[in-house]
Amino acid sequence: MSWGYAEDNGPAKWVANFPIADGPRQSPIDIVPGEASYDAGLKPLSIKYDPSTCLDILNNGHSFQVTFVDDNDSSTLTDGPISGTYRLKQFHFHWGAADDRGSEHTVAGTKYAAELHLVHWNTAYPSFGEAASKPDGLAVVGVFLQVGAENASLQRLLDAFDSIKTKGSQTSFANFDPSTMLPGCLDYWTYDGSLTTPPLLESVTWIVCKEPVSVSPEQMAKFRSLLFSADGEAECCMMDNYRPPQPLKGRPVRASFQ
Ligand SMILES: COc1ccc(/C(C)=C/C(=O)O)cc1
Ligand SMILES: [Zn+2]
Repeated sequence: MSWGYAEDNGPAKWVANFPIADGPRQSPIDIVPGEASYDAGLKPLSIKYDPSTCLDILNNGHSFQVTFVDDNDSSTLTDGPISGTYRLKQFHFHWGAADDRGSEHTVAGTKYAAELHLVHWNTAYPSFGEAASKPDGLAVVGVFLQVGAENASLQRLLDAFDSIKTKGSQTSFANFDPSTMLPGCLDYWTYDGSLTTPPLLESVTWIVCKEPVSVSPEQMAKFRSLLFSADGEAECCMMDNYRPPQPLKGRPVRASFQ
């Protein structure tokens, strides 16, 4: 039985095959703004994406993911809390079965309807796979989605869903600029954490944007029309594919803003 988000293979069960699930720097966390410390030394994020590096969109059975060509520095994240250059590898989302839940990080207990993760890897290492096992190997930018107005930038992703309805389906996806999904203000919280799905590697510098972006209820319904299940299997709607907050274990959370 492989891992998932159901009663019998969900987040509470992952520790059996991935003991790091109980490790010292697990993600996500509940971010408590009043307990975050403003760090004037934190730089603004520098995010430069080249839409021509966009490759394909796929349903991996846990989420849908858009993958990028990462053999050069066309799409990068620099500055912010990190040093060096991190290349965009992929982005994906987590969302709920209803609009009152779905994000992985929470803010003083507040759950958003969904959360976007833009996954980058440190070019100090030869590849994404190598970087994924290093304590400073990955940097993930998290953006909350709050139900409200329709988000035009997301619509192109949603329009591709008919081609990636079932687990393992994939289709080419070109010329998409992920920066169109970022909030206007790039104030952020940052802390040392992990992947939020198995293998739960403790290699992520998390950069969580304070400002959410909007998503309409109809667009959220479209997210939930994807399937966890493969073609020919009993249909299981892809929803509630989020890990709940994990113990902070003494980690500092810094804010780039006052
Ligand atoms: C080395 O295999 C990996 C599998 C998944 C991931 C990610 C990027 C997980 C997540 O988004 O939580 C990384 C590496
Ligand atoms: Zn994620």
